[in-house]
Amino acid sequence: MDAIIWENNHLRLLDQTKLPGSIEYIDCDNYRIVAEAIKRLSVRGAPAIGAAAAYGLVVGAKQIEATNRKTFLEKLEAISGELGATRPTAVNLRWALERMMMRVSTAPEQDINELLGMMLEEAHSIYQEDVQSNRRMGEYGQELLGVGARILTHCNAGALATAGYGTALGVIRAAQEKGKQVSVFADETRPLLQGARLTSWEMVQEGIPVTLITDNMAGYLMAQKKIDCVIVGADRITANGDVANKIGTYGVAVLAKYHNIPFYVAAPLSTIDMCLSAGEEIPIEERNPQEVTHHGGQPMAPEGVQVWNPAFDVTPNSLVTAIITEMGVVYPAYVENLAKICGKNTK
Ligand SMILES: CSC[C@@H](O)[C@@H](O)C(=O)COP(=O)(O)O
Repeated sequence: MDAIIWENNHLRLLDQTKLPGSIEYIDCDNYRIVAEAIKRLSVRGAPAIGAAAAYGLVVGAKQIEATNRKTFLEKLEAISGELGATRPTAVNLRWALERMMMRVSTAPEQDINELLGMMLEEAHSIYQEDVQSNRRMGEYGQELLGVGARILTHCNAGALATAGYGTALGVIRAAQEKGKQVSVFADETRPLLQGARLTSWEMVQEGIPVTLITDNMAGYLMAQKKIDCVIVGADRITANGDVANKIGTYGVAVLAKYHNIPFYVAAPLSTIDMCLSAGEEIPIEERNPQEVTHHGGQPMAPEGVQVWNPAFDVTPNSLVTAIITEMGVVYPAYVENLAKICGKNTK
């Protein structure tokens, strides 16, 4: 199931808030619809947000009324700013928008139609390269998994969270394609249930054995020796290997360390932010309290209760066994080893 579709010069985004109940696409003929879809998590997952924003910028560019290149670029910069402000933690959003703006602003062409064509080409490249990166991550990552491996994952780092195939779930898919007969435990991932709604849905579709658990069951599951490794995705990885990912990931990493279970992070280079040296510098998105107090429109907590709802947490590098990228598997020491694969000035 494609989360992002560009066809007939038109952008459609799968509304992931409706899954698994129904499959509905959002028609995006205005960049503000794309911005809203990112904000409300209709499209979500770091690489998918990046690719959707790249196409969103193309949609916005088509809306611009400008007769010269200078005005066009000024208006485009403002649209990029709006799209970029939708979610603060996943660095792929900024990465994709900066790449799009760089391509168009450094091109010598004066004709706006030519610039539009160039932008669409770049958005397609971002999309296609992400699928290829996920495939390569899958190849490298599956080597870490033995036959019959039982894998715990958190949130959704699958095809839905990317341009296709997935990061953490891509590794699992690749192992399955090699005939390794792996199985998955999916944390439900409160409050928005990406694990229950999306990961278990993707695995069921794929025919990969999956068992859904609530988040508070992971420790007992590990104590029962039913998990061989943990694999999660990432929203941003800093130069020292600290990992921001869906809230609850840090707790899973601590549990894995205690139980001597490898904790792997699968993420493309577009998720690695070499501008930040450590996890405490990552902006962590705080979301609407209603996501915690309500479910399916029904209250689950007393009215007026105080709520804290950070969407992500940071797992320190000391808990990360390895980071699986499209360039290979990176082990500690992360400062040196990430710099080697990213170069100092990736972003
Ligand atoms: C390949 S996606 C990795 C992460 O982006 C994923 O686990 C996650 O945290 C997504 O959060 P979300 O808030 O659903 O966008």
